[in-house]
Amino acid sequence: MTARPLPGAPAAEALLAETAARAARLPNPPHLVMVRLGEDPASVSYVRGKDRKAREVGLSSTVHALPETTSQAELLDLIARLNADDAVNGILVQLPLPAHVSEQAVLHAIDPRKDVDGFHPLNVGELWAGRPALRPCTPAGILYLLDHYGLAIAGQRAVVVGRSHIVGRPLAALLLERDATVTIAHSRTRDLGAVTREADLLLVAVGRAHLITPEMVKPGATVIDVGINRVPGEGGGKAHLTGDVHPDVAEVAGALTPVPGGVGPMTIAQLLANTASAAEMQASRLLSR
Ligand SMILES: Nc1nc(=O)c2c([nH]1)NC[C@@H]1CN(c3ccc(C(=O)N[C@@H](CCC(=O)O)C(=O)O)cc3)C=[N+]21
Repeated sequence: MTARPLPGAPAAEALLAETAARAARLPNPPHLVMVRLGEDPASVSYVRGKDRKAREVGLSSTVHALPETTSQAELLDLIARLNADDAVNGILVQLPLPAHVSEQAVLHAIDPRKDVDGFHPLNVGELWAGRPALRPCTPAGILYLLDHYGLAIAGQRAVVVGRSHIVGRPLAALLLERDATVTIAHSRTRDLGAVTREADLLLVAVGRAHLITPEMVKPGATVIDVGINRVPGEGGGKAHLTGDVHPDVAEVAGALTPVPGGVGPMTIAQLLANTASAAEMQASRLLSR
């Protein structure tokens, strides 16, 4: 048996097309502003990818590429100006930040209505309360992908491996909202394999290459691999990306997302969908004030 592949591109294209249609209905194109500090190659490449896709779907996009040495006060000052600017609908500060800047201070400073990452504590609280709010991009993109491929969520036993604030925890909240029976496993879980083998829907966001091996997976399960691990090329060869799920899991799983080309494209598409949502909410608020 070999698992049904779940490529991100077709699902991302569908979400991008919906987003383009929503953007075209607004009086102005939704405007996303991204801020990054320093020149970490992965951050440079992710922000460039998001900027390019934003333009493709008819959004406006502005990138502030600031020096690594930018102080926290300067960054907070920029955020305050973006918060106050009605021509800015969405704000994303690329993570990770340099050690001299508090992630927490930055995430608290972003206007929750412009928080297209869904990382502000107000949006985190609304998510866990089951109320509408801007939702974190990777988790929301994963739910879109599952729906796109007609995979059931309600009533399923879902096991999320990983408890990060950007993926594991919000993913568990979204699955719960969709009536899955949710378990969160993590580095301290005893007999991880026994827990993951219970899953109809196994979602792995740990950041350890090939952590999940075939004997840890229930035959026929749907497996979502959120890992993006850079593996150095052998003998100085080219580095490549690999997931948290061992490739042999394809022999056991019913369906499996590839890495790259699985969850990554969904994250970007959902970011742009969130920017459209933020712009829609702000447009209706401006009308009523
Ligand atoms: N404020 C903030 N928001 C984020 O959403 C955020 C962030 N900071 N910091 C870093 C992580 C990571 N992230 C990815 C987005 C797309 C791909 C993606 O498109 N990946 C491609 C491959 C990309 C490659 O070749 O490196 C794929 O999986 O097919 C990956 C990772 C967003 N993040």
